[in-house]
Amino acid sequence: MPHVSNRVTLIDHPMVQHKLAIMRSVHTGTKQFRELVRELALFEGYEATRDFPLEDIDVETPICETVCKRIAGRKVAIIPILRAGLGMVDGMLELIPSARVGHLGMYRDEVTHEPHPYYAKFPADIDQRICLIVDPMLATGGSAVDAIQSLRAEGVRDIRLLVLVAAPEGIEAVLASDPDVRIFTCAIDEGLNEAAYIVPGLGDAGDRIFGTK
Ligand SMILES: O=P(O)(O)OC[C@H]1O[C@H](OP(=O)(O)OP(=O)(O)O)[C@H](O)[C@@H]1O
Ligand SMILES: O=c1cc[nH]c(=O)[nH]1
Ligand SMILES: [Mg+2]
Repeated sequence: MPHVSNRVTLIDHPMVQHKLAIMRSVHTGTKQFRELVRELALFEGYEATRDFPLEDIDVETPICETVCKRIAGRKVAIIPILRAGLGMVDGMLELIPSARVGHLGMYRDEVTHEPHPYYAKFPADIDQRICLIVDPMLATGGSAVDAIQSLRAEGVRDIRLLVLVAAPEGIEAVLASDPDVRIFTCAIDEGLNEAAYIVPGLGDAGDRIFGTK
């Protein structure tokens, strides 16, 4: 798995690239787009949890007693940035069924491209949890930076940002805003257009997931 840097991981598995190509197509409809967001979130979650520590556990198989491994007590919170991040939650919960879910409502001003937070609700013990922020798109980075700052203000130490498509501008902004956050992405695109949409991107992820345009 290519590490673009020690804080940026590009998940370029063939299955991921194949599914992402279908998502990018303007001819892909809402139902299939939503299914692909869920599937890619699961794959991405798999890579973003690769370093979780293990501990020994005794297991009795039908044949004998043996020692196996289990995740060593990591508590996780999945933090979708509304709306589009909601599309990644089910895939993440398939992977980590015991995870808690915190919500961050935010929309981008169409003219200034600044994020406008409108809702936040976190698990009570959020500061004890590894927080996996999920949002399909990292464009200017404004929304992700705001989300990371909200979690730092709650005392969260381990924050990982999981996006499907990232612009180089957004990656730079996130890395510059926080010394520790790690980014996982399935693609690093060329850049942003004048409306701050990712090029080539996949359009407005929220509208495509929920069929609102
Ligand atoms: O990196 P940025 O420049 O901040 O842009 C990315 C943000 O924009 C989109 O949300 P949008 O504002 O369209 O809201 P929505 O999910 O409700 O559609 C996207 O899902 C990210 O949250
Ligand atoms: O390309 C983009 C940029 C921001 N938000 C999206 O949904 N897509
Ligand atoms: Mg949107």
